[in-house]
Amino acid sequence: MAQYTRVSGIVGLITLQNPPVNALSAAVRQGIVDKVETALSDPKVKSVVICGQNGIFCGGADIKEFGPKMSGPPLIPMIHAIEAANKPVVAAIEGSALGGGLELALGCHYRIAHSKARLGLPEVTLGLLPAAGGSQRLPRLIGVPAALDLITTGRHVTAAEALQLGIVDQVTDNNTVDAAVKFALSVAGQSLDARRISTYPCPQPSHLDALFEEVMQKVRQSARGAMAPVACVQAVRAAATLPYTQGLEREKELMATLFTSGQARALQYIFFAQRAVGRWRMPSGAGWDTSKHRPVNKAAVIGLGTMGQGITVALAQTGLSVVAIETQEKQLMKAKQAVSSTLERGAKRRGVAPPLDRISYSQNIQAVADVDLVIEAVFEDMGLKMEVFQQLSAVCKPGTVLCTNTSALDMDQLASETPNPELVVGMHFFSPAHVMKLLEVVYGPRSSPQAVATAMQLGKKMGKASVVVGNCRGFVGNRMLMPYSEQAFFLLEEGATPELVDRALEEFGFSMGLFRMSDLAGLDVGWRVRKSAGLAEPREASGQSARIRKGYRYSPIADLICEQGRFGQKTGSGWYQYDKPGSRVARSDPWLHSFLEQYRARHGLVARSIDHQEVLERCLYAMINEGFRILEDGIAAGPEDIDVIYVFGYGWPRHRGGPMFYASMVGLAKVLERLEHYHQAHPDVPYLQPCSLLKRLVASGSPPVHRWREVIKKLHSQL
Ligand SMILES: CCCCCCC/C=C/C(=O)SCCNC(=O)CCNC(=O)[C@H](O)C(C)(C)COP(=O)(O)OP(=O)(O)OC[C@H]1O[C@@H](n2cnc3c(N)ncnc32)[C@H](O)[C@@H]1OP(=O)(O)O
Repeated sequence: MAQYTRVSGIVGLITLQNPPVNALSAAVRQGIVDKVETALSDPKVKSVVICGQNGIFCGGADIKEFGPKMSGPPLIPMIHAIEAANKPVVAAIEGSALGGGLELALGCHYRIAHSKARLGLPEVTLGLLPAAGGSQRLPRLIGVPAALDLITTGRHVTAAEALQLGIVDQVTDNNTVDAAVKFALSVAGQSLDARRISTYPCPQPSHLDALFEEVMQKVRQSARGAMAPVACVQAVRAAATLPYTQGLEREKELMATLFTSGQARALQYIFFAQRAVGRWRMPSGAGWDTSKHRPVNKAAVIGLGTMGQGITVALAQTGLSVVAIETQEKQLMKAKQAVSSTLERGAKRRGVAPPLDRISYSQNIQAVADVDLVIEAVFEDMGLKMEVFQQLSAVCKPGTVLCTNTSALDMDQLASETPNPELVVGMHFFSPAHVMKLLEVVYGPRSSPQAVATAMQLGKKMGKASVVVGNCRGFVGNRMLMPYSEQAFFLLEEGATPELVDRALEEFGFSMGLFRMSDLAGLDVGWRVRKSAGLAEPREASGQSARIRKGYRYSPIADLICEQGRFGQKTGSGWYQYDKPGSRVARSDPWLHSFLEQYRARHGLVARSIDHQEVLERCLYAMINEGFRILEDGIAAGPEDIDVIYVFGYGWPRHRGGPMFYASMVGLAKVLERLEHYHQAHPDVPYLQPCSLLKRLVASGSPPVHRWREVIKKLHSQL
């Protein structure tokens, strides 16, 4: 909807009204069309201002209304009518002007922004392009290179940058609508010939072809199979090479392909999934709407290894006071230096002062006495962690939330050793903790909703995609990694190479294949976990028995690689070889290939040819199957939680929407059929045995992903 009033006698003020972000729903578009007509036909009105209610101009087209049948007036003619108006139209931009919202503003003759406003064309992040004329108007207004940057990345710019780029005409610190009305009064009656952006010639950069070639190459490389960034470049190229109306036709064609693509659906699903996981709920029924968080102004980090350092940086960058504890003096000094230089580099990039004085370092755990929350990040050893938690319980003020960053240990066992288990939760960060967006907030049976709410609120403040999960081995992310990597090891036994597996996964869109990722993370991490689970014990190196553990098929390949001291990048070799320890360029390793041949010969295995499809089906479907088990067990509340975890923490290609969404796109019946097929071929691999939730979903007609929760709820109520 849109409201219309007349202000200062001669200015028609149109206010978009669609909380919370004034998205351009059918009703809002109809409102704009009607009110613009009212303003233009009123002889008393000499100029018009368009603004949004509640401090936000417009969050763009209403994504919830996207679908095959869309009603209401279309955006393009609506914006053209505004641009063609014979009275000046001024956009008063507060809060955000994004996507269709900015495109609407670009159709206005002038744009006034509040200094805190953010502007952008983020359609690419939703698998689309600015198809309400934005891809044609923006390059005409600010030039091709700047428009390419904004449109292909979808990044939001501040009002100051928008002014510098020429997107807005004025920035104000005061009331934006008042400033826009004043401006509208000052331009009433003036010629608008030079204010209609669609009539501008597109500035022609030198070496146009070379520029587009270079940008296209860069975009294709980073898009990892995503279509929208490529279409965005093509649309801007149309703006640079075709008259406006033809460019608009091209924009429409490109949009038509994107709009109905599975990629756009996946990206829009992830947009809403990211918001849905914030509405967390525990099995008790307590959740985001019933649990009040405790304020956290001062936090402590215990243990300053790589994780502890990253967490310290992330907390300080969020504006908290941090007490950083490390008992080893040498490590403390090393960590202090590393944290300071990371903070300095980050501050330099953002043009602000490094928040070094927010951190106090100590070797003494007594220094945490007055903090509101502690994050323990010591070595993964249950005895050591229990000792730390006991000390914390004695030192901390009452009510301090105690978090563990463990990735592999049972946080409930840890909680049971503290006098106040309700204050204990897991905060599972991903390395490097100041960079990675994912945070798993882990609750145990005794964690209080308030402790969970506090960790979630802190995660939000830190800008993390925070997901509440139950306690089990590996939580959600690492638990699903087990079948994924197990299948990859089996594929090596059967004839694949790390290069083949990685190529299949990278072509699928993963930022890194499993083996390259494992070299980066360090092979010793998984080795330690397998050893503690009693799997990676030294065995007779040949014969069937070496490949069976606890009665099931097991591949000791990764353990044998570790026994050679090959821990990945840090040691200069792992699944690949590197020029030197710490080097990042993975090269194919003849040693590894001959090791695999000898291994197969020793175990009587005959290598066969394996194609990309088998790699994807076995690795991904085994992982998805485990995802269904996680839902069945109630460890994750819904498929959205799993998908957010995989997109933000494990390099899953965003344009494929996460593993559970991907399964729904492939078709649950097909996933089930392929799992049954592989399980028949490998009956000694439990991860390939289709789980009952998957079977149940298929039996109930494979409902769309947003309806799985109903089936899960029914399943839980029957248990
Ligand atoms: C062929 C016909 C189509 C032609 C299309 C022409 C081309 C135009 C395309 C577009 O405009 S696509 C949309 C582009 N806009 C965006 O990508 C912006 C998305 N929104 C945001 O980035 C943020 O929401 C915000 C505006 C910066 C506000 O952030 P904040 O943190 O304050 O709130 P959120 O929690 O993110 O959102 C609150 C609430 O609003 C819902 N929402 C936000 N934007 C939209 C939208 N564009 N459409 C529908 N709903 C939107 C969001 O989902 C939240 O609701 P819940 O999910 O929590 O219920």
